[in-house]
Amino acid sequence: MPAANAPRKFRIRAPCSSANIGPGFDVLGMSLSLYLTLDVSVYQEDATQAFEMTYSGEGATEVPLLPEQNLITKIALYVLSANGISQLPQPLKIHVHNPIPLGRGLGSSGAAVVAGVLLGDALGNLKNSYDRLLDYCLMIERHPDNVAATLLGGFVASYLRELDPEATKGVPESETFLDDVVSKTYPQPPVGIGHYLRLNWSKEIKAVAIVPNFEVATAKARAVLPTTYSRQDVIYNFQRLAVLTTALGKSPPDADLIYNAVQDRIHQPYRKTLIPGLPEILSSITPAKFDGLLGIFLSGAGPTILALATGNFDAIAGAAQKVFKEHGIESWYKVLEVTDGGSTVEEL
Ligand SMILES: Nc1ncnc2c1ncn2[C@@H]1O[C@H](COP(=O)(O)OP(=O)(O)O)[C@@H](O)[C@H]1O
Ligand SMILES: N[C@@H](CCOP(=O)(O)O)C(=O)O
Repeated sequence: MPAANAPRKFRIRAPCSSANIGPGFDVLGMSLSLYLTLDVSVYQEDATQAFEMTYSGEGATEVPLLPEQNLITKIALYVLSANGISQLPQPLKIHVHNPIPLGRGLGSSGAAVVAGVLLGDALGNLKNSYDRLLDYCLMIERHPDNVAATLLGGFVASYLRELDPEATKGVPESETFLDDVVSKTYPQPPVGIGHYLRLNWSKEIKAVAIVPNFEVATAKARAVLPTTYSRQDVIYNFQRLAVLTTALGKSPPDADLIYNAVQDRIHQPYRKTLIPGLPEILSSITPAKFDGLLGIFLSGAGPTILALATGNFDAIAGAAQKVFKEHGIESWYKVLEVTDGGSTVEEL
């Protein structure tokens, strides 16, 4: 039994994600086995500092650690404010460990958003359902693919409900939503914004993430996309997307079906301007040349490349790294699993 004055301690884990999976722009996402972790201690009394945040891993030199500046605590403050609580409980200590590289297309911001929403929920003892937590996440990151996969876990398809303009009156744009969070009072988010379905994932399929040493901010990679598309291109993606949602759950996986189903005309062709080597990587690494390869595409908004494969991981990753190197870009790679579960809060 913990002593009467023992701090409440809990741990939040949020997996990274890869969104789009080829043709599923803003629709598909999967959670991958690299976890943002928050170790949280809420003290009853006698802590030397009212608030202390420490941070290790990716972003350690750049991420701000003040509660009104840090993305995770800003989001927790938003969730608390929407529930009538104006500040973080004090004294409070948070250690963040982040192995997810920032701005690389592996959903570091989605993981931070989910972790922040779970932090606010846990600190306020709000006990929201996961469906309701998703509503909070979607007020901040308004494409559902990353946050749905990170929160719920697995291979997830999602869409946003068209919102009644009345229900969103006075709700700021996502970019400005968290500005001045400490001095604002937020309304509760509309109920049921995000809708999702967890799809089957064939366990023998692994995800090889090849991560180049440069960042592409998601906002910048969205800004290069056109505002309208031809009927031909939309149909091209719909056809592949429909097949892909089931093809990735079939065992044994059909390489020819999957390779063709991950082709895309909605986002990758436009993002090649931001990612040197992308066209060569996508066209030269094929199942005909690499046994075990099922599909290869941009992870999220890039610049990470994701290869789905049942084996031959080092050779596949090496071929992509070689192309990056020819463009003067160093890279690293990691073989990841699609996780069964999503984000968790564990009382310690
Ligand atoms: N653990 C974190 N703590 C604080 N901020 C974070 C964290 N992870 C990501 N971010 C913020 O999100 C930005 C990256 O988001 P984004 O451009 O969407 O790329 P990604 O593909 O990694 O999600 C970072 O530059 C940083 O501002
Ligand atoms: N559908 C979004 C996904 C962005 O993912 P991220 O991991 O790059 O933040 C997009 O393609 O813009």
